[in-house]
Amino acid sequence: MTAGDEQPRPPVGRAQSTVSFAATTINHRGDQGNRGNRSDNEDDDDNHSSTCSNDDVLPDEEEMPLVEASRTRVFSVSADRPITRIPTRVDMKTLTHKAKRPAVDIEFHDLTYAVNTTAGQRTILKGINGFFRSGHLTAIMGPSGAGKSSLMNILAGYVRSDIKGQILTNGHPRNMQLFKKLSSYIMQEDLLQPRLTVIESLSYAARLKIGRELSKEDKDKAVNEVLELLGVSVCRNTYVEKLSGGQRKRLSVALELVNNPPVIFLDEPTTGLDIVAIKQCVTLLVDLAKQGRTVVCTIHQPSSPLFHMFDHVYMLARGSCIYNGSPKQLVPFLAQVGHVCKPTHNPADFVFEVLDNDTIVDLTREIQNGKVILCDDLDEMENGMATSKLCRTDTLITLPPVFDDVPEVDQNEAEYPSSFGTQFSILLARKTKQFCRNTTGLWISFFHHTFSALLLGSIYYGIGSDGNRPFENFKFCISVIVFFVYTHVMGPVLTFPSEVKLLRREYFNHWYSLKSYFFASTITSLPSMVLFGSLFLLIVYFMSAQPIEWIRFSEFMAIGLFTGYTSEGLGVLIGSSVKNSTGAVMTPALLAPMLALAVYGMGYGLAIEPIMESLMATSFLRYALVGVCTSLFGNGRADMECLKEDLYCHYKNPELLLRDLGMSGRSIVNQFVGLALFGMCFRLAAYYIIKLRMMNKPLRKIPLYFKKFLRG
Ligand SMILES: Nc1ncnc2c1ncn2[C@@H]1O[C@H](COP(=O)(O)OP(=O)(O)OP(=O)(O)O)[C@@H](O)[C@H]1O
Repeated sequence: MTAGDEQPRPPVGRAQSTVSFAATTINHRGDQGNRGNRSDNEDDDDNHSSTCSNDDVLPDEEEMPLVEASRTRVFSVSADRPITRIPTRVDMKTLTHKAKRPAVDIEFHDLTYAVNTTAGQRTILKGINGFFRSGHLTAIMGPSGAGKSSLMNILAGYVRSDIKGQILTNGHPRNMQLFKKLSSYIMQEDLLQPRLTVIESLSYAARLKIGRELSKEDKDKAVNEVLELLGVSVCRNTYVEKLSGGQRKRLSVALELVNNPPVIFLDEPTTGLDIVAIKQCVTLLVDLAKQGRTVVCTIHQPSSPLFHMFDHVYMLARGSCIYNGSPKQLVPFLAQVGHVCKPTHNPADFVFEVLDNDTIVDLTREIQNGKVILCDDLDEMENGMATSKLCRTDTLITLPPVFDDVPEVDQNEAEYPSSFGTQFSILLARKTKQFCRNTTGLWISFFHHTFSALLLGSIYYGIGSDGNRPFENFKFCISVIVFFVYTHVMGPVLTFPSEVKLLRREYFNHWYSLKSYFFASTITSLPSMVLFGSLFLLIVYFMSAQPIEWIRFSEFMAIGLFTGYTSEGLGVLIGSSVKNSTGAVMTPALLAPMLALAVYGMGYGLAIEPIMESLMATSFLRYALVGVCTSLFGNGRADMECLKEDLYCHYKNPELLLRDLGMSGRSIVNQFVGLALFGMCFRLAAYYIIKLRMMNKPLRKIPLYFKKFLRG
């Protein structure tokens, strides 16, 4: 059975639930109480959220009952009443203008993840169990290679194949489509739009992620609240590329927080941050969890004070669970299996120091591979003596399904928060703004086109009407094509791989559809391509003294621009498939044979073999070259001038030149159609490759997917 076809757990007996749950309720309150006290005492001045008094932001009237509800209902035995939104604590700055979301508990049973490697099958997670509760900050810890990221990826839905076991949300089998709407995954790398300011980034995120659920005014208010909550309002007008590491991390969290997700996953959020920024980051996560969210992060060996900030610690070693419970219970638990941690020692370090094969087996057995949760006992804690208390996950309360309170909606409508048209227009505006702000890139493009045009114009100056120089004319046509191909293919090859990473974060977090992204990205580059491309073509056309005929000039321009568009499609295809270092090598290697095929038959056009004709048709450069040559020499062009009268002027008749190039009688419309088809195919292929990558499907299996597609 895979995680996709998870079966509901057998119903838990109510009497059993009630008895065991009483302990959990007390414990939960104890946790909250402790955390509340700790925040009050420990938080720094720069801790923007926890230090705020009750008066800072009060929840709106409508929310007051829910605040109460959070104290009594999150773990109440009454599973009948649905939790309709994330409960809000009143002792911290909070979100008042937010989308309504339910609280979500996540549990997993006998979770196994095995992958095929060259050395055979490898089991990365070995039948682990766990329960990550709303209102708690959970840290997944473990030595390198223990399986932390794998577990996080599986729980977030990023990895969905090769999994066995059950993943439940609020006690019910996880519905992936709905879960994606309720969860956000903040990846280790802060992938942000560099040329937007902080406020712009958040506004675009709010418009994409909230949709029509809130009015524009409420979205603006929500954005401002998130800015305040995360302490990034001081840099609201700073460009993202200028932010510090800590600010970037907070912005990454802020972007995912605008639509108030009840579940937040963070992969190593403290990596690369200094000690102050780490403290701020974890404090922020504590605060987010306090508001009722389920916050799960992976972390590498935190300091002792930091370790104790977590509500729940889940430790892995070699794919098995070795600890599952509160930080305070770790030391007594280790002592129970014969490892006594001195009071001066950081328990988070100690546990990994004592890990050997036998210890891993002992700890896994004691914690029953995660079936047991060690909680702090409130009464004992109040006397200053923590003792371990075993709470089994199979006795925990089953909360209502997460979507009980959501009205039935059309599945297509429900797919994304905003419609295709809205997504497209927002993405187009966002891309265009960033594109226009890249002034260095625009100037470079302007100089590149102008300088290349002047150079080409000088080399082929005045050759356009000279019948004595047919091969110069042909070389001119090749130069124009080569210019357009390399100019437009290399940009996406080098930039698209990093764009795909960024897209992965936003697409996975359900901001928009791939289609709207693709349309917007295709259209954004068009204006500059047309503007600079036309400038280039205008200069070379007149400097090389091509015929002053409006139709020829238009066809020449159009073929040049179409070549640019198709080449860009090829660049996008390569950029979406491989890394930019691979693309930089692969692109010229691909273009060289295409160019060879495009010019094949030069001088013996009438004798081109049929097999070669077919091969030449597979090179889009052939269509481009035939198009340019036909626009300049075809369509009944009059005889050219023969300036050197002493030479035999064989190619005075342009039709003869076309004949010897193998291009006689070609329709220019066909060349446009050929180029357009190649352009579309490149882009479609790029779209499907990106889609496979977004779904984490390996590209090496493309032939298999293709076979499946053909079989229908
Ligand atoms: N798709 C895969 N194919 C093969 N091996 C994999 C795959 N995914 C993960 N692994 C292996 O599984 C082990 C656990 O990986 P994972 O990234 O989950 O560990 P981790 O605890 O997050 O490590 P780190 O702290 O170093 O990031 C590693 O040895 C990794 O090489």
